[in-house]
Amino acid sequence: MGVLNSLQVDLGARSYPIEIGQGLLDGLGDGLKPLLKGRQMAVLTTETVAPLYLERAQASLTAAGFDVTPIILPDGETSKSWQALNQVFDVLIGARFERSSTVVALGGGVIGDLSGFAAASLLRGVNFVQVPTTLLSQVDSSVGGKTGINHPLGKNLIGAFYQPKKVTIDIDTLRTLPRRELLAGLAEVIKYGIIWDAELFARLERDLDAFLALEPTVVAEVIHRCCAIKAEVVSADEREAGQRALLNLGHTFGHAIENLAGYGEILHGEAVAIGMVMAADLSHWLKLCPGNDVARIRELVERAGLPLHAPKHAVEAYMDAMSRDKKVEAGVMRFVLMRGIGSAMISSDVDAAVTRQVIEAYAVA
Ligand SMILES: NC(=O)c1ccc[n+]([C@@H]2O[C@H](COP(=O)([O-])OP(=O)(O)OC[C@H]3O[C@@H](n4cnc5c(N)ncnc54)[C@H](O)[C@@H]3O)[C@@H](O)[C@H]2O)c1
Ligand SMILES: O=C(O)C(=O)C[C@@H](O)[C@H](O)[C@H](O)COP(=O)(O)O
Ligand SMILES: [Zn+2]
Repeated sequence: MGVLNSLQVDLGARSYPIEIGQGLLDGLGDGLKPLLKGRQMAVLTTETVAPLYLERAQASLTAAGFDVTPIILPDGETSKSWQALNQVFDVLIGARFERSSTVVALGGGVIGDLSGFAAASLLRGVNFVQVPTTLLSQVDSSVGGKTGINHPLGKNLIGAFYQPKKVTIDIDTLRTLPRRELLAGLAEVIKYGIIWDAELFARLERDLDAFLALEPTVVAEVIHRCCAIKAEVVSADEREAGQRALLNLGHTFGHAIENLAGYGEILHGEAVAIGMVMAADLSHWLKLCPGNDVARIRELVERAGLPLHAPKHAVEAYMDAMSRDKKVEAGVMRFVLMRGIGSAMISSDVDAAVTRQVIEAYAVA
C-alpha cells in the first residue's frame, strides 16, 4: 500500500509530481494540502465513478480541510461538450469559485479533459488536479495538459493546454474498470512502445497476461514507464511544436474513426488501436517500416483483444474528417509514421492515394 513510484513533469514554474500507488485515494487530501492555498474545491466525476470512489475521495479531502462540492456528470464522450461544460460553470460560478479554488478530476479521460478545460477557462485559470481512474487516463490523458471538448466536426477541436498541480494515480481503481475500458487503455500503452521504447513493447508481448490480470508490480511499473515517456516528451515540447506530435500516433485515423462512428460507439483507445495498425501499414507501404514490425504490432493489438478494422464509410468521408486533424499545416496532412518498433517520425510527405488505399483496406467492418 502507499506510493509505489513517483516522478516529476519538468515544466519550470508549472512542474508537477505524479504519484503512482495503491490506496492513494485515502491520502488524497493530505497530499494536496501543501500544494493548494485555497480550501474551496469541486470534484468532477461520473455517474459510474461516483458510487465507487467519490465518498472515499471526499472524506479524505474534507478531513484535510477542503470544502468540497461534488459535480456528477453522465458517463461517456457526450460529456466532452459545451452543454456539460456550461453545467460545470453554472455550479462553479454559483458556488463563488475564486482563483485559489481547485477543480479535481476524478475519473477517466473524459472527466479529465472536461475538468481541465473548465479549470483553464474559469476566471482565466483556477487550480487543477488529476485523479485518473481508467488505465487510459493513468498512462496518458492525466499527464501533459491537453484539455478540451469535442465538436461535431472533430475530436478535441476546442481546448487549451493547461497543466495540473498534481496527478495521483491509485492503481487499485483499475479493479472495477470494465475489461473493454482496460483494453482501450492498453492501446495507448502499446503506442508508447511503438513510438519510443522497443523494450516496453517487448515487455508487453511477454507480460500481457500478468498486466491484464492487474498484477500490481507489473501494472505500477508499466504505468510509471508510460508516464515517464510522456513527461519526457511534454517537458521538451509542451505545446506540440515538434516531437510531442509523436504521441498522436494512430490518432489521425483514430479521431476520424471516432467522429464517423458518432462519439462513444467506438472507444478512443479502440480507435487508436485501429489507427496505429493503419499507420504501421502506411509506414510499410511507404517503405519506412519492416513488415515484421507491422506483423508484431498487429499481433499484439489482436492478442490484447482490440479491434483491427474500422467501420465501413466512404473513403472520402474519412479523408474529410482527417483533414480537420490539428496536425494539418497549410492544408497538408501530417502523419505520425514509424521506422520500426521504438522509433517514430512525423511526415507531411504522404501520397493521398496511398492513404486512401490504407483506408480502403481497413474501413471494412
Ligand atoms: N488529454 C489527453 O492527453 C488525452 C489522452 C488520451 C485520451 N484523451 C481523451 O480521453 C477520453 C477517453 O478516456 P477514457 O478511456 O478514460 O474514457 P472515459 O473517461 O469515458 O471512461 C471510461 C468509462 O469508465 C468509467 N470509469 C472510470 N473509471 C472507472 C473505474 N475505476 N471503475 C469503473 N468504471 C470507471 C467512466 O465513468 C466511463 O464510463 C477521450 O475523450 C480521449 O479523447 C485525452
Ligand atoms: O498528449 C498528447 O499530445 C497526445 O496526443 C495524447 C493522445 O493520446 C490524446 O488522445 C490527445 O488528446 C490527442 O490530442 P489531439 O491534439 O490530437 O486532440
Ligand atoms: Zn489518445
